[in-house]
Order: sequence, then structure tokens, then C-alpha cells
Amino acid sequence: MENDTPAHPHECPKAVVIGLGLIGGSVALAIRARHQVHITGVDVHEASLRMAKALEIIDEGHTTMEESVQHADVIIIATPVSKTLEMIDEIASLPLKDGVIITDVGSTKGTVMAESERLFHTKEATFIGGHPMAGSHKSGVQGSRGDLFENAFYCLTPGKNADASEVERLKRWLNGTNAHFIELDPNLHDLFAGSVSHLPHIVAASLVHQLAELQQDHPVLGDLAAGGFKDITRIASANPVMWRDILMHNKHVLLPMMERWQSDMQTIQNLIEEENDTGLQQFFSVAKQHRDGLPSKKKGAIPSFYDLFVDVADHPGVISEVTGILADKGISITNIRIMEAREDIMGVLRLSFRKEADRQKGMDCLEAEQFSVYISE
Ligand SMILES: NC(=O)c1ccc[n+]([C@@H]2O[C@H](COP(=O)([O-])OP(=O)(O)OC[C@H]3O[C@@H](n4cnc5c(N)ncnc54)[C@H](O)[C@@H]3O)[C@@H](O)[C@H]2O)c1
Ligand SMILES: O=C(O)C(=O)C[C@]1(C(=O)O)C=C[C@@H](O)C=C1
Repeated sequence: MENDTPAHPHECPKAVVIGLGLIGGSVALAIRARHQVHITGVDVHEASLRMAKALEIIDEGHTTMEESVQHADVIIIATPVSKTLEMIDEIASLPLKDGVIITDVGSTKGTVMAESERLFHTKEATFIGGHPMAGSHKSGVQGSRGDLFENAFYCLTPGKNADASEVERLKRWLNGTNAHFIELDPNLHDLFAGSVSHLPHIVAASLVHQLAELQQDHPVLGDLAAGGFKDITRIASANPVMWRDILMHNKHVLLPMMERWQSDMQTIQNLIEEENDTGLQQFFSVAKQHRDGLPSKKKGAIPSFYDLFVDVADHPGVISEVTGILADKGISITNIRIMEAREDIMGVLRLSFRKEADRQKGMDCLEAEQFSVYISE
């Protein structure tokens, strides 16, 4: 356990996480894993705060930031990017503790850094932009995992007033992520993220739109969409608000990239029209060679299952009681995880189902047996 030199010997350092969703919750868990710290969560949704408290991700939760932010040693903003700019404005308008480090996790960095540079030009507060390059198509605090960023790259974009020592201090706060930190210029970051994350996301969503249109005349098509389609479109299930914001804040990178994409599509269209077999094979060979050479990622992604959360008392036999109820009804689960198990407090079981219908059946029969169950939004 590390401690970031508290002002008073018995006082625990304070972290505030604004936006307790998938990423805010995961960063909080990673901080907790290595630091003795008091974590306050701030979110507009009380249900997220309740869930985060139940899972011991935070010590306390509030729907507004004022009080907690003023005493914080580190502030992590984990809201969708447009809201992040509003949060930066609000934080800058409040009295802050000397030496506070403020960071964010947003998927774009240009506008975030422009706003923070405009507002945090004092030595008392240091803003260092951040973007962990791992995540999921799932959103919400219930999907949080302390190991979500393990082995992933974690981009940092220090502001102009950020000393190297402050960057090191932030890295220490975030060392429980077990990520590889990389410092980048914000514009370069946005170019890179546009290429490996944002453009692919647009393409994935557009493929799903095409399927949906064809499916109107051929409903069976959905059942035929197998591995390939699912692999390439998994990310289209992600949070639309988050992605709306990303596109708005990386417009200048994405517009030329999309032109380039359209021109590539035109080229391949021409090759098909001309029945240019050599050109077509070359198109795939070059892509295959490059794709095969990319490093494979070992950790970070969460498989796409339908999760159900069950509050359970921590006593022997409770897991077999829950699984027994499901087995009696012939409902299969693909995974089961205990999210918390401590004496005398309620724990949470996370059950994963392969199909939405199975999850619904599971929910109904567990509720009938008086279990408190809930699902992610
Ligand atoms: N999901 C990913 O894969 C991923 C990966 C890396 C970075 N990011 C970035 O992380 C950020 C959060 O994404 P997420 O996936 O955790 O989303 P999420 O939807 O799971 O969480 C966002 C949280 O912010 C809260 N929120 C929204 N407006 C708020 C406000 N005004 N005040 C307080 N809380 C507010 C929401 O209630 C929600 O709990 C985004 O900026 C996103 O670009 C996402
Ligand atoms: O794995 C996924 O589901 C993701 O989409 C994660 C992903 C990505 O594009 O790789 C999404 C957005 C983030 O800014 C970083 C990571």
C-alpha cells in the first residue's frame, strides 16, 4: 500500500472520481488496489453511486462535486468528453487544495487540453490529460474491473504547467492499473485514437445499420450473422452518448480520415467491377500481412455476455443455492463471479448468460425466490 504524503499523519489522501461508470469505477478500483485512500464518487445517477458503494469502489458518493473536490489530492474526471469540459470549468471555479492533480480519461485530448490549459495555469493545480487505451462496449459502474487496463497503454498528455515530478506523481496514483504509460502530444493522440479507435467505431456502426436495413425484408439475417460480423461489430453496442461526444471532439481528424476511407472503398469497388483478381488478392494480402504483425493484446476486453447481479448474504452454500435454482429451470450460465465476499455484509454475485432471454428467465426465478437482482442499464 502506498500513501501520497498526507497533510496530517493520520489523514488519508483523498481521491475524487467524477463520473462513476465503467472507466471511473475501474480507475477507482485500480487506485484502491495500491493506495490507502478515501475515494469519493460524484455522479448524476444516484443508482451508480449506490452500486459503487455496495461494491466498495467508493467510500462515499454525491450528486454534486463542490465539497469533495475542494479537499481532494487527486481528481479523476471520467464522464463523456463534452461533460468533461463542463467539469473542468466547474472545478476551476472552486477553491482547490494546493498541489492537487486533476486528470481525465476521455477518448479525445485536443479540446480537453485546450480548456484545461485555459483554466489551470497556476502552479497550485496541475492538469494532466489521460486516456487508458482499453475498455469495453459495456458501460456503467457494474462492469468496472480493477484489471481492465492491465498491459494496456495509458496515454498521458501533460499540460504546459505540469512538471515531470507531477506526471510521476500521477503515474504513482495510477500504478494499480498495471498499464504502460505513454506521454503524447494531444494532437498526435487524437490522430492515433482516430485511426485505431474512432474510425473503426464508425465503420462498425455503419455495418450494423446496413444489416438492420436488409433485415427488414429478411428477418432471418440476424441469426445468420456469425463470428465475422460479430467480431467486427461488437463495439457498435457501446454507449451512444460517449461516441457522439468522441466524434464531435475529433472532427478535424475524422473528416479527412473518412474521405480517405471512402476513396479506399472506391478503389476496392473498382477492383471488383474490373474483376481484377490480382488487385483484389493484393488488397487482402497486404492487410493480412500487416494485421498478423500487430501485437496481440492479452487482457483488457470483457466478453459480451448478458450479466445479472444478485445480492447474496455471505454464508456457505449461497452460491449453490443460486445456481441450483437456475439449474432446476434448465437455465445455463456461462460464468459466475463473486464481486465481494466479506463477513457480515452482503455480497454480489455476477452471473453471465449467453442470451438475453436466459437472463430474463434467471431474473424471474431468482426474484420468485426472494433474491434481490438487478441488471446493467
Ligand atoms: N468505454 C470505454 O471503452 C472507454 C475507454 C477509455 C476511455 N473512455 C472514456 O471514458 C469516459 C467515460 O466512459 P465510460 O465508458 O466509463 O462511460 P459510462 O457511461 O460507463 O460512464 C459515464 C458516467 O458519467 C456519468 N455522468 C454523466 N454526466 C455527468 C455529470 N454531469 N456529472 C457527473 N457524472 C456524470 C454517468 O452517469 C456515468 O455513470 C468517456 O470520456 C470515454 O470517452 C471510455
Ligand atoms: O474494447 C472496446 O470495446 C473498445 O471499444 C475500447 C476502446 C477502443 O476503441 O479500443 C474504446 C474507446 C476508448 O477510448 C478506448 C478503448
